[in-house]
Order: sequence, then C-alpha cells, then structure tokens
Amino acid sequence: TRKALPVVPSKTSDEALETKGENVPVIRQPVVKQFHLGMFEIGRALGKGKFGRVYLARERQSGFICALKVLFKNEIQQGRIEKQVTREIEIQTHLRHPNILQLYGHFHDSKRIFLILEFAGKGELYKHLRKENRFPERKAAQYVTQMASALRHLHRKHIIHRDIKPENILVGIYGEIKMSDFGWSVHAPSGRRLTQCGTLDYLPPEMVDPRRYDKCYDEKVDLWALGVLMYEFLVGEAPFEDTPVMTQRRIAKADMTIPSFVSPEARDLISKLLVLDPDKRIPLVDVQQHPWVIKHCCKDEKEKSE
Ligand SMILES: CCc1cccc(CC)c1NC(=O)n1cc2c(c1)/C(=N\C(=O)c1ccc(N3CCN(C)CC3)cc1)N=N2
Repeated sequence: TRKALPVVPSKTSDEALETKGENVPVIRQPVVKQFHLGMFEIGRALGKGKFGRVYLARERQSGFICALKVLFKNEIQQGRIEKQVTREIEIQTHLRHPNILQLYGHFHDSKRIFLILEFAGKGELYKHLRKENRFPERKAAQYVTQMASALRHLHRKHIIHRDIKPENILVGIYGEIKMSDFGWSVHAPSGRRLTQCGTLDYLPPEMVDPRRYDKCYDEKVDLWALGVLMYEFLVGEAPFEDTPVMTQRRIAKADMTIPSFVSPEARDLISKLLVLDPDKRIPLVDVQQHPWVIKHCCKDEKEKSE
C-alpha cells in the first residue's frame, strides 16, 4: 500500500497527541499541512516545461515518492499566468480520481512556487505516441475510456479542462492515464476568451468560428477534444493538422478524413465526438458504453465471445 504523505502538524497541543500501542501518534485535531523544501530529498529532473521544471522527490520522514514541480515567480509574473497557477492549484487540490494527477500540496519561498504532485512513473504520453507512431486500438480504447472517466469526474464538478492534448497527459506505473496541467481549466460556464497559446489542433468549432460563439457550451469542448485525442491515438497525427489558417477552416467544417486502417467501430465513435453542434456530441457515459470501447476494455465481454 502506498504510504500517505504525513500530515505535518503546524501546531500540536499535547492533549491532541495520544500515543497508542506501537507508539504511533494519533492526531485528533484537524491540522493544516505545512510543507517546506527541507522536507524533501530532490532526485533527477523529470521534465521541463515552458514555465516550470519537475523533479523526482522523496519526503524524508515518510520516504513518500512524489514529483516536485518548481515554478519561478518572476517567470510567472512575466508570463502573466498568476491566475492560471492559482487556478491550477485550487482545482487540482480538490480532485481525487485515478486518472487525474493528484496535487498533494504546495508551498513557496521568496523566488519559487513548489507543487507537490503525484509521481507518474511512465512519463509523458506524447513521447510514447511519437515513439510508437500510433497506438493499437485496444490501448487507444483503454486510454479513451480512462479519459472519459476523468472528464466525467471534472464535469460533475462543473470543471472543464480546455487543454486536452497528449502533451498534458502522463502515464502511471501501471500504464494508466494521468491527466495533468490544469492551468487552462475553468469552472463552467466560463465565458472566458480562450487566448490559448500553442496548438490550435484541439480547439472546437464553437471557439474558432465566430458564428458559433453563442453555442460555446463549455463542458462540450472537452468532448470535441476527446475526439481529436482519439483520432491522434489511432492515426498518429491530429485530424485537422495543417497551416494555422487551414486548421481553423477545417475545424469549422469538421473537415477530416479517417484512414482506412481505422476500424469501423472506432470510426463510428470519432464521428460521434467530432460533431460541429456541441449539443449533438455523444455524452461521456455513452462513450464508455460504445461497442468499440466495450470490445477492447471489458474482459468479461471478451471471455464471453471467446
Ligand atoms: C514541468 C514539467 C511540465 C510542464 C508542463 C506540463 C506538465 C504536465 C505534463 C509538466 N510535467 C509535470 O507536471 N509532471 C508531473 C509529474 C511528472 C511530470 C511526472 N513524471 C515524469 O515527468 C516522468 C518523465 C519521464 C519518465 N521516464 C522516462 C524514461 N523512461 C524510460 C522511464 C520513465 C518518468 C516520469 N510525474 N509527475
């Protein structure tokens, strides 16, 4: 069983601590978790992003392994992403789901902000995708259903991720998906203009086509992005990949071709997610019940057919 991060008491009156049996203190009072850098042994650098670096870390007292993400305050101020960082902390701290990277806590010193994150032992999904070129349908189906499960958890809390792409997904030690980087997620309805930097590939029609702004149904942007992600898992490139202008035009018309090596069931699900009208996109619960997912993900179904 994984050791939990110890709850470090900020102040503990004696009567709150009573030892029982094997001298394990039982803390009765709710205490505020206070973390600081000295609590961690820092290991190798795991990754580097535009605004941060992440290191393998071990909490000295418990031996708990985590990932410590370091963000520099001056870079955050220059990048004017303070709001995003506070939102990422606020949102990710309150999420508990096996396919969402957990944020255990955070602290800061004069120059840096530290996020104590769950360690995803198999690293960045997009590196696996680039290395394998494209995923077998069974692996893609498992990833799609895990994403759908994580998105249902977010949407139940009226949170939309808004930045679903392989670069923001990590892989846990058992090969499971770990959604991360909630810098772009917001509480719906957002109405916030999406000045998204980076790729346009994942933007939905209602965000690239001014005539559709009124139908900017927030949660449903994640359904479109799930369709783009599924396409990219199976084909090895995004469905509307082109020059920036052409990409926007093709998105606005859902103009894509699905190669013949993609199975009919997978093709069917992609075409039910990449639908121009947000209202007509297949709901997440039906994604998880789709024949393509059931065929690849439910063991008992396969045993029955064998
Ligand atoms: C600061 C970096 C950054 C910027 C922006 C967005 C994101 C989220 C993806 C991140 N990463 C982030 O927050 N991360 C939070 C994390 C995290 C990154 C992580 N693991 C790894 O990055 C990782 C990389 C390679 C790895 N190996 C590669 C070689 N293999 C043979 C063995 C396994 C194993 C683990 N665990 N929690």
